Amino acid sequence: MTESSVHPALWPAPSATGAVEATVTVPGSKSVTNRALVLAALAAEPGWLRRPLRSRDSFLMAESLRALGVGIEEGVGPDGEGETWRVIPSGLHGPATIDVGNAGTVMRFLPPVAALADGPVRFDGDPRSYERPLGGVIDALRVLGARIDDDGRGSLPMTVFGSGALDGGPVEIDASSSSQFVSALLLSAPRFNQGVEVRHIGGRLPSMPHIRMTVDMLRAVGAQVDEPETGGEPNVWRVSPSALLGRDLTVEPDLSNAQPFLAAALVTGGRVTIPDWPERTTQPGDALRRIFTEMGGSCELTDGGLIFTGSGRIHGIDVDLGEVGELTPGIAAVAALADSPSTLRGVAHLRLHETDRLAALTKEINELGGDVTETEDGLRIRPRPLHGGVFHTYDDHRMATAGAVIGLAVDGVQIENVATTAKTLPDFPRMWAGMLGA
Ligand SMILES: O=C(O)C1=C[C@@H](OP(=O)(O)O)[C@@H](O)[C@H](O)C1
Ligand SMILES: C=C(OP(=O)(O)O)C(=O)O
Repeated sequence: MTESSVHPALWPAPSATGAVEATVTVPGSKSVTNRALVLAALAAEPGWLRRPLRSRDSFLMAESLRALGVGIEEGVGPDGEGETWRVIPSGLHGPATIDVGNAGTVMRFLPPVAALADGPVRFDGDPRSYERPLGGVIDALRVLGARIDDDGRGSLPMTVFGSGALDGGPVEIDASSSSQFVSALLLSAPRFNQGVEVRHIGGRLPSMPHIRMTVDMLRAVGAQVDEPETGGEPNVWRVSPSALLGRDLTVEPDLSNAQPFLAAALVTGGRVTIPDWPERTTQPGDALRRIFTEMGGSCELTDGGLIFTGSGRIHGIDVDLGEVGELTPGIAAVAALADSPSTLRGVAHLRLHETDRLAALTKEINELGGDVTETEDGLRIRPRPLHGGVFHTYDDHRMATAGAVIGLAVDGVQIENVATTAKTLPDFPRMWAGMLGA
């Protein structure tokens, strides 16, 4: 019996037969789409989202907002071009039930929205969502005036008893386990009676570009935000109460989901073009231009997009990924194929992502013959010749795409549950085959 007949959910990761040459159009950013949905739902007038990400995480966000009474209509844009969502804000109503799946953005960004609804809102999700940190958001909302029943767990499942309004005001929060705590409070704050002043008081705050994205997107819909990077106090963000504008926003491609395709150019010594790569962006995936260049590639930002070219050599890297943690699985995959060791640092909080990513990467790469060790805050990767085998994904989209990158260079890698890429990139297997010219 072959392995794949024992495990019907195994996807044979295609190996590359030569240098990849492809143009890959990447769907919209998860982080931008889900912020835009929340802001549009809280606005004083309807808005449009063009080229939104259509994936499990964004559908969960849209369904949750619909459950609260927000209108979200799928269709073509005002000029008849492309996929567009029209968001029609309304009063936010409970009782409602919200399924967060395993979406950090849904489980963190929506409790403050639910506190503004006029009835109870029950939050539940995948088993893993019970383990992901949420206590900071729950405690902060209580300080700001919300009533929440979490049975003392500090995590899901829970019920937010919305009373139609929230006082807001100053609050201290330890967001060292997830930047999404800060983003969550800021996104809804224009609708709090007193706005909010969020003061981060814990250890290092991860994923700063994602907080910048929150601030930029709030400002783009008319909110007034004071923050550390434009002269404010360190670790303090203030949002004033105000009405939000409905906007016509085109969502940028998801640069973190561009990662496996760029990695393919690096691993095969090929060339991949990603159209519509933004010239300026808050997405952490933009750091790939620097990181993958240091690992052996070169890139050029042109009118046609980002052209990334591999040299045929892959170098190890010593890098702090605290700002761009979601890039870690893809970087680890490339590092396992490099010509020298790598140290990935600053990402202890990845133990609380979709899965414990440090443990998962260590185990799966080592089971293919690799030599990865976990450190206190990251991974040490010593490249070794790898062999085929099953690469488990632990319901983590980025584990699946990381395994596919290794599979390009190693025969016989089989990805268990590649369908988990549906969290942010449902079409991944077809896009991967298309890139390889299959
Ligand atoms: O706000 C966001 O859109 C995100 C913030 C980051 O979360 P953490 O700060 O929890 O790592 C990132 O890893 C996640 O993929 C998306
Ligand atoms: C950490 C991630 O997702 P989430 O939004 O669920 O936190 C991720 O996409 O890498």
